[in-house]
Amino acid sequence: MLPIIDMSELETEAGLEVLRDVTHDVGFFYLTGHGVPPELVSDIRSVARKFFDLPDERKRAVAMMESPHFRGYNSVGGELTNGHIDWREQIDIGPEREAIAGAEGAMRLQGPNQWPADLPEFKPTVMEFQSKMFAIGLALMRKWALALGGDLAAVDRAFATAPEALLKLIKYPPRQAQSGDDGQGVGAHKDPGVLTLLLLEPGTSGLQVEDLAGSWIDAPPVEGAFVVNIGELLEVATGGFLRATRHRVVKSADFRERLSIPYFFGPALDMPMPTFELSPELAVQSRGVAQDPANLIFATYGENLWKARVRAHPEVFERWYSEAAVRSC
Ligand SMILES: O=C(O)CCC(=O)C(=O)O
Ligand SMILES: [Fe+2]
Repeated sequence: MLPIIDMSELETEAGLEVLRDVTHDVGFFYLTGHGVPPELVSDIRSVARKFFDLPDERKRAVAMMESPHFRGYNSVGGELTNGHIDWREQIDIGPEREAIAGAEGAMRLQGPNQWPADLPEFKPTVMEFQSKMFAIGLALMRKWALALGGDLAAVDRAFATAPEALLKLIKYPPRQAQSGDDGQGVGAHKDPGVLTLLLLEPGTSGLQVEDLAGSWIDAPPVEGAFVVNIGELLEVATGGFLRATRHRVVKSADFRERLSIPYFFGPALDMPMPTFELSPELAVQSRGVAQDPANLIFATYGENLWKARVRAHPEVFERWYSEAAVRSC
């Protein structure tokens, strides 16, 4: 069982030490006492369900393929992890901003969302949820700054201007072996951002987290809690002291439908992550940043996010940014 931390515990030195140790060892925990009203949690689930219940053509009207900013809907088969299909459908929503004319590289991720028509409660509910998630993300970052001797002001500066977080509403349909569903809900991966807040649905299963020994442990939903995990950039920012842990969603043979809502918290796209100067005592416990030639980690949040977006949605990249696409505009 992953540890549970209540936000109120982080008011004390002892609580900060727990946060530090848990995210050094496991990289995952359940957060309670976060202050998100239960009504908002039920509203976001309800708009997600309403969206997924729309007829296919209405969902396809906001397909990610139509967005040069990698925003919008993907039906099952529209996303790859480790080169294999993730058997889930989802809509990706970022901050609502104007696109940057002539943007290069990661700055192309900034732009408007695609909002489903005729679901008037969708946009305001999503935006309210995003702003709550942002506040929790920033509050946690400040707690890590306190727990690790980082610079609070630098953390505040990094997230003050144009932070580019990503919210996903995800539905994992029941497993259907005849359609080729091999049980990969989402393949094993580390999140490319800073930290992730994940809302699971009570009574469902599938999330697994890799422990230090390389075994997969189940992370079932805990009533009223968000799952929190470290992303690659927070591992980099702490010289590997905090751990970006691999995780995956596996559908068992009797898996039933499951809704999940991850929020990937991050700074501005062109912002290098502030680094945390660890005390010598903590620095010796650092494992260094995991090096994987198949998964390079970039210094700015935007570059790292861009890598992950292009890898997960190669057709969107092809359509908007391949040489052929660029030549034709
Ligand atoms: O759906 C889940 O439980 C996890 C999703 C996830 O890890 C991701 O989308 O990065
Ligand atoms: Fe993830």
